Amino acid sequence: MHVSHLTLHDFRSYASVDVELGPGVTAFVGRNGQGKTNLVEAVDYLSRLSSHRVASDAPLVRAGAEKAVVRAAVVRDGRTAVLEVEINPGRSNRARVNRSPLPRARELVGLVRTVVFSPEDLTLVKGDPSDRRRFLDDLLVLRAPRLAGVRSDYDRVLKQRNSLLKTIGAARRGSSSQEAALATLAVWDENLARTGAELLAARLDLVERLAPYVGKAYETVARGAGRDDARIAYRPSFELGEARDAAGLAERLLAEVERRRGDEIDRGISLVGPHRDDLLLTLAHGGGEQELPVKGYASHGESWSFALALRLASYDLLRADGDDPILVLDDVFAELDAERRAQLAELVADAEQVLVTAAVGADVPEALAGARFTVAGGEVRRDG
Ligand SMILES: Nc1ncnc2c1ncn2[C@@H]1O[C@H](COP(=O)(O)OP(=O)(O)OP(=O)(O)O)[C@@H](O)[C@H]1O
Repeated sequence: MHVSHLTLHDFRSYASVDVELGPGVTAFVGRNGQGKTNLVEAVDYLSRLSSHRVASDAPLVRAGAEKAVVRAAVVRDGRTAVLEVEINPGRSNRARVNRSPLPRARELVGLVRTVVFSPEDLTLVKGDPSDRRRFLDDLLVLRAPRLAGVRSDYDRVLKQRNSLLKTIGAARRGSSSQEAALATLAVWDENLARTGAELLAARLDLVERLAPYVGKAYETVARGAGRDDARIAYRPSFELGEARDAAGLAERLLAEVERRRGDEIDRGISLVGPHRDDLLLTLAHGGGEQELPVKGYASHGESWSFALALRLASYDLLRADGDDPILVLDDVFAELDAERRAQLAELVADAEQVLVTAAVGADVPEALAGARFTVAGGEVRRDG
């Protein structure tokens, strides 16, 4: 798939901008702070309804404006659809496809798929477990958009359950209000187990599918590495036993929640479930004899290679699903040495569409020659 036309209104620094795009490589080049990333961030937002740079929508709307609009014509298998999202911070976003409103903006997710490489990717390796959970869940939802509903149901259940746990902890022991809250808690335990198990089953399946691609991608980007050196493993917050399907996992999760009830009430938070899990990243050394976690042990270069490998693996997996996602390389070349630059360029050069941003045109490897735009002073002009 590729975006053939992008229009922004009051998105980030742009009051209004229109850009014609084609398949192949397009590079946006310009000095720092001119709005290059804002353009590719808009395409990524359409894909996931969230940004790779900020957690909330407010910064996406131009300062002083009330709402932002991102519209893109997306060509897939020769057919064009016009996707549009109106970003209304603090209120519901609205989405349209070919001018027809969707019942919920969420239904837009997955209609355009992006894989973004950016300097922020280092947080996948060095950041908190929440960064890695977000990585998994974003990929899950791109592959199976219905899981966006499961993900938001789980977040809602978790919030309600945590507030109930706090109420129970604050109530007088044995009081009628505490008894009533405990009875309600049983309902939220079931909800947590049901939605949590569905999310967990999907993550376990994803990690199993992604793992071979991570090994292969790491071998390609890291000098001298072997195919099995980079490994990923899902680390759940409780003992799964033999369970792998949603029903079996729900049973296990419910049993664990009941076992930890006292702790949860004391601390006023839910202590087990997919919100406490992590994706463990390890590197094998010395021909596989020693395996060390990447976080806290790997060098800066190894960490970068692992982050790149996670993104490349996502790209390969989405491609194996039969759909060529749009690749976004946001400011990554300045971070990489010449050899890694060339390797990355070679790996992505045959993607249907690659959008690149760079402050210095010379940083874009020759293998990625294509259309070039200069971004300056709020304008996006095609060179040549
Ligand atoms: N909501 C907003 N309203 C107005 N301006 C904004 C908003 N959000 C960001 N900007 C401006 O957009 C500019 C940053 O744009 P962008 O991140 O696209 O830069 P860039 O060209 O990619 O730069 P670099 O090469 O440094 O990464 C900054 O000047 C910032 O102040």
